[in-house]
Amino acid sequence: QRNALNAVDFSESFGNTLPSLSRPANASQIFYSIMFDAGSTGTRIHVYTFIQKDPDGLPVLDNEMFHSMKPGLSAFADIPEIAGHTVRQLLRVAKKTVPPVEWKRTPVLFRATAGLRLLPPAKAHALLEEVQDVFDESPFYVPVDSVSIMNGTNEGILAWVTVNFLTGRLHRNPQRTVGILDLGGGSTQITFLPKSRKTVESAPADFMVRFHMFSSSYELYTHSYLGNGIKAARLSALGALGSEGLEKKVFQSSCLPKRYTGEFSFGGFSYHVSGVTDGVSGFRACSQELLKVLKGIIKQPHELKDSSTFYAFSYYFDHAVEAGLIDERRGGAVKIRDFKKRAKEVCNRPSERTQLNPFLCMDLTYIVCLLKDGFGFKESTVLQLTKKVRNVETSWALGAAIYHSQKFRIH
Ligand SMILES: O=c1ccn([C@@H]2O[C@H](COP(=O)(O)OP(=O)(O)O)[C@@H](O)[C@H]2O)c(=O)[nH]1
Repeated sequence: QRNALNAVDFSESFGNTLPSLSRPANASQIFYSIMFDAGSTGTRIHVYTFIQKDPDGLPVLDNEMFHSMKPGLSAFADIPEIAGHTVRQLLRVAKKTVPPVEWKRTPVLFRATAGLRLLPPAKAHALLEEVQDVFDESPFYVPVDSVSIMNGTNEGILAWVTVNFLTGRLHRNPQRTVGILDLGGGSTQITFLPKSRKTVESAPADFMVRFHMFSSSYELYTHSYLGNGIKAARLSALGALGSEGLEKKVFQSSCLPKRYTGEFSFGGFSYHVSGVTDGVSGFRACSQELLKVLKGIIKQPHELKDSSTFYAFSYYFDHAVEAGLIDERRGGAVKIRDFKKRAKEVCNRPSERTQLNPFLCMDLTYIVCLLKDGFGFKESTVLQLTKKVRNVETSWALGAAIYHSQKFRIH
């Protein structure tokens, strides 16, 4: 049975009312866009400089200024003023980058992801209001619905737009586009353009979206799994999910070194954690623990068993660097088998690496289980691990700015 396709409504994310801009012809080519990414582990600002050569075509990205602050805003759920302070600090980057004469027509947007999705709605709302106040006081253009929580579908699609834009694939044959794998702290996204009819037909209805951009239409498979980001998975594995960092309780996992005791903080709570002193540890025990976390949650798209190209970033990248699989500056191609081999080494033979990061065994094993047993990739699948493409951060933020620029037309 054929799925009904969902058309993505980006007005939820970007608002509809935009000022009509009238600008002198020769000055009409450069425009700026400010995008805040409020993730569960940090808040980031991206200030993009675009050049619009062809009024109906894709803008050219000239420059990105990027800055980030930790922890994520959900850590301030009970003190929203600090969230406002964080955003105010980051806005300084925008003031330094965008020429004052452009401030009034440069849009400033804020999108929150898993961190705020996981908060009780009233607490998330209070944080958003605080950010809205800071924006309203700012000299920039604040569109309607400038501050909001983005839904997971848009998060996945916009990261796909970013990677395909940066690698020059957006204006070519859609069949040549690449898929993306994004692993955040709270959620994880998979997005790709299916090549096989079977993938489309067997996908859950809300995983298939039709999406229009720059006079092309794309039919994408996308989903964001909330609670399956790498930090949230740590909590599940430890059995600490839903608890608020109880004072005395120690949460244990066979993925941690046997004699390790320490603390783990996420989403504004701290947890006492330890290895299982008199129990089993190592890759086998750890993967069994993590498979329970994934069981029955992750859907397997039909065509992943064939070879297709996927770019993986965020925590996939960070942990591959930490594990010594890739060079931080260059990134590189890594097979899922390589992740598995290194996970086994780290888990079964504790070394200096595990002393530096006691969670490395858990994190690498989670990546292997998520990719192989979760999504159903083959061990021979090669992932392109990237942090930046052409010196620009790989994240949904650029896709969001590009999408928005379509509405923010310069006449
Ligand atoms: O422009 C960006 C945005 C995010 N990240 C990385 O993405 C991961 C963060 O995920 P986040 O906290 O946003 O997760 P979420 O809350 O969306 O699950 C971390 O590895 C960040 O370093 C990055 O490298 N550049």
